[in-house]
Amino acid sequence: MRRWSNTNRINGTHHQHPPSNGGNGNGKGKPKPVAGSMDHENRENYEFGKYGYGKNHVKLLHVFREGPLHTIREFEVDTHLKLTTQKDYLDGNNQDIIATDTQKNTVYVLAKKHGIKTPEEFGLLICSHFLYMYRHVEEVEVNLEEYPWERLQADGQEHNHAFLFSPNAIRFATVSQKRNESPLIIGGLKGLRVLKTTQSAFTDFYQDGYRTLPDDNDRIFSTVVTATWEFSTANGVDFDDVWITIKNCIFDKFAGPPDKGIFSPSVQNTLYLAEKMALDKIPQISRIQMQMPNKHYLNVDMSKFPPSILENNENKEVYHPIDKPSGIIYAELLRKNLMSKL
Ligand SMILES: O=c1[nH]c(=O)c2[nH]c(=O)[nH]c2[nH]1
Repeated sequence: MRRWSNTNRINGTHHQHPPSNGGNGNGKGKPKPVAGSMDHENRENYEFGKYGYGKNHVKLLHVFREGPLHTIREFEVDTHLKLTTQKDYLDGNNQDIIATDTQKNTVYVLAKKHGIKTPEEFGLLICSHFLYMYRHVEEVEVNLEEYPWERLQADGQEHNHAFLFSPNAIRFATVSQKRNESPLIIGGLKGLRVLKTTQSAFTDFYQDGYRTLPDDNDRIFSTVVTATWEFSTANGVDFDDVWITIKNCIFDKFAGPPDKGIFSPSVQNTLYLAEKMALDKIPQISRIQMQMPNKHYLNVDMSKFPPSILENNENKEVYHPIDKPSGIIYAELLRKNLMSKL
């Protein structure tokens, strides 16, 4: 998710050449080649589209130690900055560049100084740090992906300092902030793979000469859910609780109660019901988007096997998992601005 799509007029129409020392003002090192005159000709005819730079995949484990009880969070963090000037691109002048190595160091220093409570709050901290420290930073975007560690259970008891990698779903967040604007906070979940063996049908869909798929009143339903949601506020939000609540909304509308389940007439309907439940339950999110690829499991046709091979060739046991193609169903559900209708 990148928001920097607006174009940016190239500053200055004068044909300037970088100083022969390369523009960093220290006069050291070999003289850099002067850009050819063609490099600056006609540059007012062009403007930048999306641009920015940063460090990707800064790996970080944070250990919070309260006596014998330790709590961990492990992340990969991307930091991206957009500067107010473009002289780095245009002129080869590096004076304004906060090196990607410096950005990496910043992630570690902020984690050491302030700790990490949630990915969203750590992202907010990184954004405000860069905007506060450097006047020439126009926009910051931070992507965080969390490693799914869970506290180990030993003899039914939670372990003080041992953890189990449990990749049921991957949590991620994107926090971005433009100078003088409030931050945009997106929470997310991906890789949540689920399957149910009944309580799913797909019938009565559009009939024409191109349709060959028969109605199916009882099929396998499997998907790998991706969800992203936008917060309308950060005030008083328990970001961990929101993530767990949204995961549980997906479980509720996909699986239903353990004994009877919940009927799904289509992936579309299940997806919508999960999104609606999330908006109903969490007032601090303004919109939610989900993707549910339909991971097909096709019934293997056993009808051609003679009774000498198969006494009962009606098959509800053996299915063929199909990797590709897969259906893809997605939708974003937003709160309507009811006030504007009054
Ligand atoms: O739940 C479904 N939605 C569809 O749009 C679709 N299309 C299809 O072939 N199978 C399914 N299943």
